[in-house]
Amino acid sequence: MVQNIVFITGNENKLKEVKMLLAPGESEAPVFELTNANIDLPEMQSGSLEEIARIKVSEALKHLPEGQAVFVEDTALCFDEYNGLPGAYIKWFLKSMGPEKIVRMLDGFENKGAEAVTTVAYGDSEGKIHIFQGRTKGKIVEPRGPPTFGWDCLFEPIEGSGGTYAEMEKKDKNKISQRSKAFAQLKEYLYTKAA
Ligand SMILES: O=c1nc[nH]c2c1ncn2[C@H]1C[C@H](O)[C@@H](COP(=O)(O)OP(=O)(O)OP(=O)(O)O)O1
Ligand SMILES: [Mg+2]
Repeated sequence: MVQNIVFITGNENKLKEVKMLLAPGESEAPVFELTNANIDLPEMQSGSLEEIARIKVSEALKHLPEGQAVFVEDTALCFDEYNGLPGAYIKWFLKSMGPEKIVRMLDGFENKGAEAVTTVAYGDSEGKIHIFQGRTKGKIVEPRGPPTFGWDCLFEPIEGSGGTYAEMEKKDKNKISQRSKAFAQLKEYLYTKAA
């Protein structure tokens, strides 16, 4: 039976990537179908990325009929020099300062190292919560590439071929991104659970 799972997000770019990442492989029979709901969930802030995701999905479960499987994700951008900040607060930094000024935060520091982290919280049909996390290391650079998606233009992953996320094709970002690593785990979980 194909299970319906709702992804709650208001972010179109995330949705696009996640749809690609969770698509069944050529030889895989689909075990779930994905739908999207854009519910503006309160996002508790915390130093713990797991806790943020866990509370975000608990809020989501309150809006849904019992037995409905759901997931959310929260994505953080952590500067080495700032011991992990802005982290989950990156959303609010982007909103008020824009990407240019975020780069300026590291002026005067040699260490431009950063880590992108996506934390997925999946609430299963019994209301149990499962957490998956993916991390990709890189550095903060002067914005390059189209400013289409959040901080993509200022993050240059180490594993890539030297471009920022914004300069990469979606399929190439999806090979190395923190989101792809987190969702590979969710996908694996959903497929093995169904087996
Ligand atoms: O791969 C990414 N590349 C660049 N920027 C990104 C990425 N992924 C999230 N972002 C941005 C969106 C938001 O400014 C912040 C995360 O905040 P976050 O709460 O997870 O996203 P959101 O509020 O836009 O969507 P949601 O409705 O799923 O909570 O970083
Ligand atoms: Mg959000």
